[in-house]
Amino acid sequence: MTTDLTRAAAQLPQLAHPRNPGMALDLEWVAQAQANAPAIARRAASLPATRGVKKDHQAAWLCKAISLIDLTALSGDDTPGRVRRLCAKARQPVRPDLLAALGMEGLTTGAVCVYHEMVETAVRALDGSGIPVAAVSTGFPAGLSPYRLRLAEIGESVAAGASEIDIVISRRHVLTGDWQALYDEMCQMRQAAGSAHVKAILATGELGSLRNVARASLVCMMAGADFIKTSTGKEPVNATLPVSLTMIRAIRDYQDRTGFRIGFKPAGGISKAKEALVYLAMMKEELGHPWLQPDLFRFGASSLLGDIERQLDHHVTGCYSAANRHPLG
Ligand SMILES: O=C[C@H](O)COP(=O)(O)O
Repeated sequence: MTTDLTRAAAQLPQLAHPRNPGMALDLEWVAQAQANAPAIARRAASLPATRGVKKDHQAAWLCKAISLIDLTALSGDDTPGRVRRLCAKARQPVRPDLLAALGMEGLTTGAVCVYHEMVETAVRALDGSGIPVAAVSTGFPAGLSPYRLRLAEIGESVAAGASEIDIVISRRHVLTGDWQALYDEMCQMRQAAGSAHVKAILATGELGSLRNVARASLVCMMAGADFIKTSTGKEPVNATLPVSLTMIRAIRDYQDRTGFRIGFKPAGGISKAKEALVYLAMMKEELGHPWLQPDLFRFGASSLLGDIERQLDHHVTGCYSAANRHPLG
């Protein structure tokens, strides 16, 4: 990557863009959507090998990655205390002396992502920081609770202070090709969220094929999704590069035809700094600079921050610290 890209990486401002209003379901467009799996696999395989950045450039890109993390706690044993510690980490993601050495004081994560029950605790803990709270909703992770309860859950999370709602789609609508049902569900979920932004979790590891991923991505965008997200983190296979390429090419297609920009959130299993760098290079090359800002790109990750902090520690001090010195992220 060039110095020019590294300068872009160090910038933190959010870009404003009009919210996706959605459109009528276009079944012809959905039917045309394909995914050339061998070509996607070749492109995915070429990304890690060719996109290395080193030294200061790498540190700048890693700071950029931190600003794009939805710092996540989604465990059955989450407690208010753990969520408060997570929020403290979101406010101060890296040791102050390291941030000072990097000239990155004030850096925070993109958001904190929790279950509904923890929204109020997170909102209180982040008060004044400007860091949004995202709630996973609609019967996360399977999305199989009664439909009216799933819609009500969105409203409850918004009322509790969540400004972003990560909904799970009904995988069966994709697996049975019932695009109308998926579209209607997504429209109603978007409506239930009101002004809160909606990330549609496709749970791609359960959709059977990349073609289904491409089609489900399009339908969710047509129905007004603000972001499309790969996974809950609970499927057997979560974020992968081929699935991500399929989704971001659907995003490009949607922008070409409608003019609206949709965000992308790979989530689940992204835990290493070097993986984050590959994702950022992919976003830059496939969609361009606007998708390196938190309004259009997030990592859904519970342990990525710890590895990034460790790499930054090494960059500044020359020594690797033990992973257990970077808990909660
Ligand atoms: O949405 C976020 C994911 O659940 C996080 O998954 P992870 O714990 O594998 O990083």
